[in-house]
Amino acid sequence: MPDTATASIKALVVTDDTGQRLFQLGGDDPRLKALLSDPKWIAEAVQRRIMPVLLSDASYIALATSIEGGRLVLFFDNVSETVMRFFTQVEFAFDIIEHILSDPYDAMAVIDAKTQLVFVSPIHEKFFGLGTGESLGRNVRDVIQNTRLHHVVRTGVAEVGQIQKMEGSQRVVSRHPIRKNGTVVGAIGRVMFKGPQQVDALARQIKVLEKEVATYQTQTKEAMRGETFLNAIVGQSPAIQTLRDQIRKVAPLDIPVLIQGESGTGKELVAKALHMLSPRGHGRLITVNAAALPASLVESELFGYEAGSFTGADQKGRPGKFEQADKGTIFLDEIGDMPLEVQSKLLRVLQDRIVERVGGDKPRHIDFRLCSATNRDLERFIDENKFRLDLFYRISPVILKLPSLSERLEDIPLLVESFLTELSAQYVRPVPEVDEAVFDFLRERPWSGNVRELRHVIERTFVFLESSRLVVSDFHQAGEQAPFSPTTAHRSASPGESGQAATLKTAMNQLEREMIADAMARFEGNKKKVAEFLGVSRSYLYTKLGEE
Ligand SMILES: Nc1ncnc2c1ncn2[C@@H]1O[C@H](COP(=O)(O)OP(=O)(O)OP(=O)(O)O)[C@@H](O)[C@H]1O
Repeated sequence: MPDTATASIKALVVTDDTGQRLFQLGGDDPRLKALLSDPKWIAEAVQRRIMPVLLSDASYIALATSIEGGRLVLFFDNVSETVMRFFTQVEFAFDIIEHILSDPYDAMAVIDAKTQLVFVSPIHEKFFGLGTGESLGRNVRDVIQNTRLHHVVRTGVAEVGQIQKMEGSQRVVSRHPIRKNGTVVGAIGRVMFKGPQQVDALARQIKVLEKEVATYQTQTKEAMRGETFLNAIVGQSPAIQTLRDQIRKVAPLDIPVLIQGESGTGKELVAKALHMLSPRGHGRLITVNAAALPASLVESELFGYEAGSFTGADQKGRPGKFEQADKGTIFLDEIGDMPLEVQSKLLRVLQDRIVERVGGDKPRHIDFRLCSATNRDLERFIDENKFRLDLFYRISPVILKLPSLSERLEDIPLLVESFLTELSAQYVRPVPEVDEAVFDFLRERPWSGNVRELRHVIERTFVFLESSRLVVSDFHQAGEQAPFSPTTAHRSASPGESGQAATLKTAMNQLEREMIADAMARFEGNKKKVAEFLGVSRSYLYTKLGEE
């Protein structure tokens, strides 16, 4: 028999106290008639209250009760197999039902499809200050605080083991829709009343655990975010692995870090990773190109200014770089190239952590982490009085030294693959295969511009690549020369030295073109930054770029 069957009354019989039939409706089956004329069976049915009746071709449940002067028996058919099994196998089935309905520790509320209460355990009604049966017929929302039973009737989706606040206490509840022939006809809610203190303690424990889970989730997310920035530093050479370990260790400490390395070795990538792996990762990372800071503007740039403090100043005033880096990290790039005068001003802020806007009189305390970078030999600069020793001490409690590309040639294949993947995505083209000989070719070249130059060479070659396989000749076609050719060496030699006859004008034009090309590569084509960096107007830069 299917579990979704609808039970219906099949027969009704009234007997006197001796079991003699007084009245009967339905139940013409002779086998039922035989049962109903058996006083012993009726006595047992009344005592058990619920009796299964199993016939060869049908099964029924009989509900039996004493009434004044006699007994009443109702026969239900279409009872589901589970219910039938329960009543057949459990002699005290009725007592279980009674226990479930009146359990003082595990209360129940039943609503119909119209969300009206049709049954509520006595303990539950008492809890809400109602007498037995007083809640019946009322809308569940008017009786049970924070209930969601009406919601379960609507959605047909069970909600198990949830916390519900009632009269200031938290209870564990489960809500289930009840279906008949596939249609939701009502819902039943169970509330654990046993040991409210235990439930409260459980709820408190759940809260603590929820908090812990949230903390772990955030930590994992942050660790993953941090790892993304660490992995952006491509390479598996011992030097790069050590560098990544050092970053992991140093990032969480709130101490200044000086990143030293030749141009193009990835100092900015390291600064980003340090910031993102630090507890300040949610704050801002503010980069200041210390070399490009003119002494006349340094104060307004770094410390900001108040409205109307000087001609040309912004109407509303502006926060400086330090203010912007509050709760975050300030990255002073090219710090070795900072003019001495500017160094003294910087030193004061690093000592006091207080800035005052130009034209203002309100000192502001700034909470920042300092990270600096340089490709200069600061020790030599100190000897030559180009860099202040006291500033050096302030910026360098931790020094991270980045290897040049020539010190980690084994990373070239990984770097090439990473750049090709990036470029393919950028130009929406398939990632080309790389001939092994390409790596040898690239390993034999000098890399004065380090990873930046490698990226540049790969990009130039990729742009002209026509096949799906990158081979050495593609580099020649894209203008790259064999190792140690005059063109690769020309950066370090003057035009005269390179053996070309040149006038001063052509040499200067050549130098200008190279500087622009380098800056374009360095700032990845961002013309605003390039113009700023080279100290020329954007229109001048556009003219020069147009000439090429
Ligand atoms: N280890 C590396 N993995 C992947 N890309 C790198 C790596 N090192 C450098 N790069 C890339 O090289 C270029 C230059 O890197 P970055 O600007 O960080 O160098 P830098 O040392 O700060 O140079 P500079 O001293 O000239 O400012 C960027 O495109 C950067 O993504």
